[in-house]
Amino acid sequence: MKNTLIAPSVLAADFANLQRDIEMINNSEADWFHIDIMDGVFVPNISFGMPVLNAISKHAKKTIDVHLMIIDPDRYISTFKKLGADILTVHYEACTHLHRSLQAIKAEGMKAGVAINPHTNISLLEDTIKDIDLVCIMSVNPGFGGQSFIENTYKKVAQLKEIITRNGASTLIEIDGGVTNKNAKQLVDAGADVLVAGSYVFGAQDPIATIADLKKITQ
Ligand SMILES: O=C(CO)[C@@H](O)[C@H](O)COP(=O)(O)O
Ligand SMILES: [Co+2]
Repeated sequence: MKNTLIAPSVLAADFANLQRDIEMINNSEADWFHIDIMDGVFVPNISFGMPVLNAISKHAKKTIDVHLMIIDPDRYISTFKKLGADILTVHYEACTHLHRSLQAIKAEGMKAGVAINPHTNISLLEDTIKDIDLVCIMSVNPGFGGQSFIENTYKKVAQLKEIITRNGASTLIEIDGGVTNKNAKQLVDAGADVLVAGSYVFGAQDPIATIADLKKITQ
């Protein structure tokens, strides 16, 4: 049986009731907190920054998975460690020296992730795959929650799985954007290990039951 990890995206939480929504994730079958940091430059939106992550970290009792949608992320690697990040993911498209960025993240004692945009060919990760703990395949264009899932993602997951296996790497495959009960099983069958879900979880009548259902259908 596969233990697919579920990572609710806090971007879709009610920020006026953030502590309540964090406790909901703590009390659910979710495995990770997914935290989207946007700078208004790499993506056309600004989410939240350091003070909010600091507040989340004080209450979160599970792995904190930080997805940086910012240019020049090397500037903030040690800051995100101090703010409680366990996994720090940078965008392939935002890193001039990706290998150096990965080394810097690991030197801080965090797991190193690379997110990849829908238009970027997955084969570009071939030369760094053994240094990457997690690849976050964007199944929407980054910047906003609540977008529709891009169907080409299934093919990308299978291609990445093949690259990981051929290189003897232990990289996890995470899918981010438009994940629901309609595509979760097919994504896991293609090779996904972690599913991020924002609006599907927080927009549900019963988020705890929705997380449990995602967990159940992906085992
Ligand atoms: O990184 C991002 C968006 O840029 C995601 O993590 C979203 O927050 C996922 O939200 P849904 O598509 O599940 O609503
Ligand atoms: Co994200």
